[in-house]
Amino acid sequence: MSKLFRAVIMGPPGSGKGTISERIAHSFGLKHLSSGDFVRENIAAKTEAGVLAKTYIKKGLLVPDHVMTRLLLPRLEEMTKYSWLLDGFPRTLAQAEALNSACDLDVAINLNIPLETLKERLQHRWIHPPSGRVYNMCFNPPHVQGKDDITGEPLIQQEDDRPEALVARLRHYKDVAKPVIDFYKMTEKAKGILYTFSDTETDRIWPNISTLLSTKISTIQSDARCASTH
Ligand SMILES: Nc1ncnc2c1ncn2[C@@H]1O[C@H](COP(=O)(O)OP(=O)(O)OP(=O)(O)O)[C@@H](O)[C@H]1O
Ligand SMILES: Nc1nc2c(ncn2[C@@H]2O[C@H](COP(=O)(O)OP(=O)(O)O)[C@@H](O)[C@H]2O)c(=O)[nH]1
Repeated sequence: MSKLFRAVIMGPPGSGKGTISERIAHSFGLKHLSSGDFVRENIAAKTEAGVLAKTYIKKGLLVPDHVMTRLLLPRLEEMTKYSWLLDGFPRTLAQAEALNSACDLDVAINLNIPLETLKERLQHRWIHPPSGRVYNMCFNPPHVQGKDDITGEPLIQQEDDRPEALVARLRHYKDVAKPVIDFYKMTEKAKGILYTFSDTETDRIWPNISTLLSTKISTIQSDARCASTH
């Protein structure tokens, strides 16, 4: 019998959440749920939450917690049969508390990447907005310069990935993320789930995350087997 596995991945813009989430989803068969993708889908579908979210994103702001939880928690309820990895949520303490009430997490991955590395990476980040696919002109360039690999459509650079916007964005990230990290350290239900990875290269962090998840997933599954035989 296999028990479901639930994880979140946190880190500043450019820390590699999307890149690492793809690797986790591919290696461990978890569903990769991206809060940014949910927001973009809701904007495209013009749902009530999507229309509201758009007004904040346009101003370069985070979507307010009540809109974000209204958009995301029902999607998690549809996922009760699946193991998943949530990327981009929670971003604030209120979101962490809402998620904590809605489900039990097994692991919270926290990426701690130096500021200079983030600046360097985001300067070279290009995205395909309709799909959320992300490229980096040095690390994972597209097959054809400036074009999405799957659709051939043009890639763009986000305004807020530019160096001028970045410092303020990273400062803001630190302010809102600190209480989330503390929450995972202190809250009884979440004790022991937080793992922080610090490095400048995704390829050096990845083996450690992979080992952690292999160990956690096999422990959870053998606990479930023991429980089912007792
Ligand atoms: N958990 C969240 N809380 C509030 N707003 C969110 C959340 N997740 C996404 N958003 C909104 O959607 C936008 C797009 O999110 P997404 O995670 O794709 O990109 P991002 O902010 O550029 O992050 P990153 O650079 O870390 O990948 C965000 O800028 C923010 O306005
Ligand atoms: N040079 C370099 N770029 C990386 C590395 N890991 C990820 N990237 C790129 O850095 C950018 C940010 O990564 P992304 O996964 O989008 O981070 P997120 O904002 O946390 O989701 C993307 O363009 C990635 O392709 C790395 O180890 N080295």
